[in-house]
Amino acid sequence: MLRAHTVEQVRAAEATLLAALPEGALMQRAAHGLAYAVLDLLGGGYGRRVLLLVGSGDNGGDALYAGAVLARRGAYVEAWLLSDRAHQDGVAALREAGGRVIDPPLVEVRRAQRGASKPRRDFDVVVDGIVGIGGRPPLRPDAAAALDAVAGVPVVAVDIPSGVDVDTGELAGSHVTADVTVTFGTHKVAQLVDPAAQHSGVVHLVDIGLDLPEPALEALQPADVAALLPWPDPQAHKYTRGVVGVRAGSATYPGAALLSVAGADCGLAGMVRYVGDPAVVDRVREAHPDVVGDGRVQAWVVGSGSDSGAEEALQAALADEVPLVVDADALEFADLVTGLPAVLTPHAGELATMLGEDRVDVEARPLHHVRAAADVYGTTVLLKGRHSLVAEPGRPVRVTTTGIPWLATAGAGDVLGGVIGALLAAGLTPYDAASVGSWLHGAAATLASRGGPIVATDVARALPGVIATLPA
Ligand SMILES: NC(=O)C1=CN([C@@H]2O[C@H](COP(=O)(O)OP(=O)(O)OC[C@H]3O[C@@H](n4cnc5c(N)ncnc54)[C@H](OP(=O)(O)O)[C@@H]3O)[C@@H](O)[C@H]2O)[C@@H](O)CC1
Ligand SMILES: Nc1ncnc2c1ncn2[C@@H]1O[C@H](COP(=O)(O)OP(=O)(O)O)[C@@H](O)[C@H]1O
Ligand SMILES: [K+]
Repeated sequence: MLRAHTVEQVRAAEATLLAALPEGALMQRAAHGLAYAVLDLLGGGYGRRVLLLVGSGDNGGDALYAGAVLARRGAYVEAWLLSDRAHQDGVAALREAGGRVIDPPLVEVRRAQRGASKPRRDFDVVVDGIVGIGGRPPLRPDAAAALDAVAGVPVVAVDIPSGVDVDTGELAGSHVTADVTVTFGTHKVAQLVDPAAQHSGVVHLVDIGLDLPEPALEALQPADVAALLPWPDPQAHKYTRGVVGVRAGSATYPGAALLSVAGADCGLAGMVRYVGDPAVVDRVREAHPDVVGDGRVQAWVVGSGSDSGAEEALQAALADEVPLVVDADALEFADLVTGLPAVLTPHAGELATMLGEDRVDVEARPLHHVRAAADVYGTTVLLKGRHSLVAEPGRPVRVTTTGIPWLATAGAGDVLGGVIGALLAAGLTPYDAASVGSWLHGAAATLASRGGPIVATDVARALPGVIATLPA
């Protein structure tokens, strides 16, 4: 499991460790991890040109000590101190290793001489040590101006891209966009949650020995998915594996029925039932001969393309008192499932309507809003997007890191609802079904795409292939 903790949790764990270690040991661990990540990116140290942007806190200290390691490896290292209170021992260590602290910074002087809006690539890499977990967004104007001066140079962020809100992933003005983020002890929320996650680049975790509590956020990895997946046991028959029912689609939107069923029929449940408009039933049976009609189920999927029949479909499903996936048109009636075992699957626009918020605000603060929705409805909420979020009261939010932009295609959400329904029917909790389903759905998109475009049916077809690649 990949885990992310809050600043408060990191600070508490750090305090315990600091008390047990010699002074400076923790920063040395961080700085060496950072230096080796930079060496890895640059393919070595000798002859490379490194600019450190150094703020007033320990984040700048990490950058300075890493700069000293790089200077000893033969790199030209220059520090741009953005505060007159930069880490003094770090500055001394950099100087001793042959690094330079220049005021005003050379890069600024050259830029002024050229009068150019496009700075020359004087450096191979910028190390962003402006602020770490002690920063408050947005970046101050002097820090923002320093970033402008080095625009175009690859950036390695120290711990966090400076200027993003560490615990929420929200943006509030000027911030760093990193190519690589080297983080310490644990992941931070902003590295996984959008919009900030889009500015973290590749995230490299350096273990510094922190002992941490239950995280604020977690991301399933292939081994976690494999452990949660309902592998059929040798004595299984179709009913022991669970039956999923789909009440989706309508005469107006028959495709939604086909796609929901395609997701549900990925093989994770023992049987799929479909209930709907008779003309749609015929089309579903033609495409999926294994799908049967109404009867007992262990979970229902309701709402994709249900149109004006959504409330009736939801009421009918509720009568069976089994876990539900509530999607699309049925989300309007989500208050009917308050406190029940269910997965609500809105995208940002649908969640905005449910909460009476603005879509733009939901996109700017997805973590805040998905948590709010889970509290309001007292159940599991999956907010779909680039990095989908699964929230349930009292549990870490799970973030999906599989998937590709090609997955933003009509009907992909219908397939997802079906997959989650199959997992519910197989006995997973709503929380696990939503997060495992979302992970598989993203991975199936990647597998189907091979770099090119896909449509929703491709995602459904690729699901068994993804499952086959999971570690046993
Ligand atoms: N925790 C751990 O386990 C370990 C932590 N380590 C490292 O320590 C880092 C945390 O260091 P930290 O606490 O000194 O805070 P940090 O983020 O460097 O600076 C905060 C200072 O910046 C300023 N400032 C604030 N907002 C600003 C803005 N918008 N724009 C510009 N400046 C702004 C403000 O100071 P001011 O200028 O207002 O006096 C504030 O006090 C952590 O991220 C990691 O890298 C590792 O070494 C070892 C293990
Ligand atoms: N930029 C993106 N990158 C990766 N996945 C995305 C992106 N945008 C949307 N998705 C995924 O695509 C699916 C779209 O679902 P949805 O919005 O319900 O569409 P539809 O209603 O057409 O089925 C969701 O699973 C969502 O997480
Ligand atoms: K930083």
